[in-house]
Amino acid sequence: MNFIFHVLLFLKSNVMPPKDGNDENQPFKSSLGMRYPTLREYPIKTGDVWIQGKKMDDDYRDLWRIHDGLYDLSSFVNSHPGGSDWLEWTQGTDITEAFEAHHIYTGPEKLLQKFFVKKATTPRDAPFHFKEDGFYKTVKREVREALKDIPKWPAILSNIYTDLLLTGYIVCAILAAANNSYWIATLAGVFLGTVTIASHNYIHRRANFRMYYLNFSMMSWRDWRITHVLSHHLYPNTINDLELAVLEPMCQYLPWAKSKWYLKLAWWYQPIFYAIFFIVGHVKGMVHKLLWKIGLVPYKAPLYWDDFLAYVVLLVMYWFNSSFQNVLLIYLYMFLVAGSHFGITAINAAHRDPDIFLDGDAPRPLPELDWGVYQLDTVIDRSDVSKFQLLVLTSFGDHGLHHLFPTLDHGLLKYLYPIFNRNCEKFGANLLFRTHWEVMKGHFAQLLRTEPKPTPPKPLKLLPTDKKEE
Ligand code: HEM
Repeated sequence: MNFIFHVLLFLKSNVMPPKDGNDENQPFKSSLGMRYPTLREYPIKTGDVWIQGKKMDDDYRDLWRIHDGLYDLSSFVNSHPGGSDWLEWTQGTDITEAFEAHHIYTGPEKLLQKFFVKKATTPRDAPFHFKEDGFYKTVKREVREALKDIPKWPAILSNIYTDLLLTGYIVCAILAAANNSYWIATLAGVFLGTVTIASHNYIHRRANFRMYYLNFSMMSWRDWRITHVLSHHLYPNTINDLELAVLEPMCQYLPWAKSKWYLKLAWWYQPIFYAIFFIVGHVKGMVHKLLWKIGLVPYKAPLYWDDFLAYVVLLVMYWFNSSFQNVLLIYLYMFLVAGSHFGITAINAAHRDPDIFLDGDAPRPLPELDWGVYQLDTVIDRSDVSKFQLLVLTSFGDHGLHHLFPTLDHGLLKYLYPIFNRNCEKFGANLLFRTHWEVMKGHFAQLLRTEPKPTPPKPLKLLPTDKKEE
C-alpha cells in the first residue's frame, strides 16, 4: 500500500517532469521538424493527456489557430454543427489540419472570417500546407462536385451492416452464456472485433448514436476522437501520432535504435499483446480517471457514463446464466478473441511498412508537403479488401481515401477513385496497394526497422504555386 502511495506521489509531484519539447536531448528527432510533444513520455498515454500536452505546446490560450490566423470561437463552440466537443477540446491549439479535413464544403471557411482576431506571429509546428492548387484542395474541390451525383444507398448499407454486427455480438454473447459455450463466445468475440472497427466509420462525424458502438469494446469513442481523429489522422506516422506512442514500448514502429531484447522478442509477444489490448487499455484508462478524480495525477481525465457501456452485455449475459464466475470467464474470453481480431485486422493495417514514410525517414522537401500528399505517403492500402463494402467497413479499407475525407461514409469512398486516380497521375502522388497478407508481413518488418530511410518519397510531378495560399 505504502509502495502504491509513493508511486502515485511520484506521478503527482511530476518527478517525471514533462520534457521541454524543444530540448535538443530528446530521445528522437522528427525528420519533419516537428516538436517532440511535451507529454509524449507521460506514463499513461490517453487522448485526454495528449490534448493537454498539445495545449501546452501550441499555447494559443483562449484562441484557436487555423493557418496563419488566430480565431476566437468561444461564442461558436455550442452551435458548431459538428458538435461542441471538437472545439471545446481544442481551444488553445492549432486546428488547421482538423478544420481542413473535416469540411468538404466551403460554408465553414466563409463563417470562420467572423471570428478572426489577429494574425499569428509564430510559424506552425506541422510542416503541411493546403495550397489552393495543391493536390488536396484540388481533389477536395472535385469531390465536392461529385458528391452531388453519388448514390446515398451505400451509406445506408453501412448502417445496416454495422447494426447487424452489433446485434450478432449481443445475440452470440447471450447464447454463449446460456449454453456455457466457448465456441459461440469465439463467434461473439469476432462480431465484437468487427463491430468495433465498423463503428470507427461514425466517430469522425457529427454526433450520432452509432459512435457509441465503439464503447462495447471497452474503448471509448471520446478517447478515439482524440487519439485517432485529432492525433493519428491529422499527423499520421509523425512523432505527434498518439497511435504510435500508445503502443510503445511493446510495439516500436518509428525507425530508431531498438534494444536487442526488443528485437528478439517483439515478433513473439504480438499475439498476447493483441489479445489483451482491449482489457489492458480499459483498465489503464479507468485507473487514470480514478487517480485524477482523487487528485493524484495532474492531467484531467473525466469519467463518463458510457465508459461502462461494455458491462451492459455482461449483465445481460448474467441474466441467462446463474453462475457469475462462468459468465465472467466467457465474457473475458470474448474480449481476448475480439482483441486478437482487432490486432490482426487493425493494428496491422495501413500505416506500418518499411515501404511507406514514418517520421525519422528522409522527408519530402517542404514545397511538396501538401497535407493530402503526405497522407498518401503514410498509408498502405489493401487491394483484396477494397472490392467489398463489408470488408472495407470492417477492416479499415479504402484507407487512403478515408484519410483524405474522414467524414464520408466508407461505402461512398469507392466512387471517388476516378477523381483520386486522375489527380494522383496529374500531381505524381502515389498510394501503395498490397494484399492483406503482404501488409501483415510488412507490419512485422516495420516493428524491427531501426534505420531511417535515406531517400524521400518519389518526387511530385506538379508543384502548387505559392501565390494562391490561403
Ligand atoms: C477542431 C476543429 C473542427 C473539427 C474537428 C470539426 C468537425 C466537424 C464535423 C465532424 C462536422 C460534421 C461533418 C459531417 O458529419 O459531415 C462539422 C461540420 C461543420 N463545421 Fe466543423 N469542425 C471544426 C472546426 C470548425 C470551425 C472552426 C468552423 C467555423 C467557424 C466549423 C464549421 C462547421 C460547419 C458550418 C459545419 C456544417 C457544414 C459542413 O459540414 O460543412 N467547424 N465540423
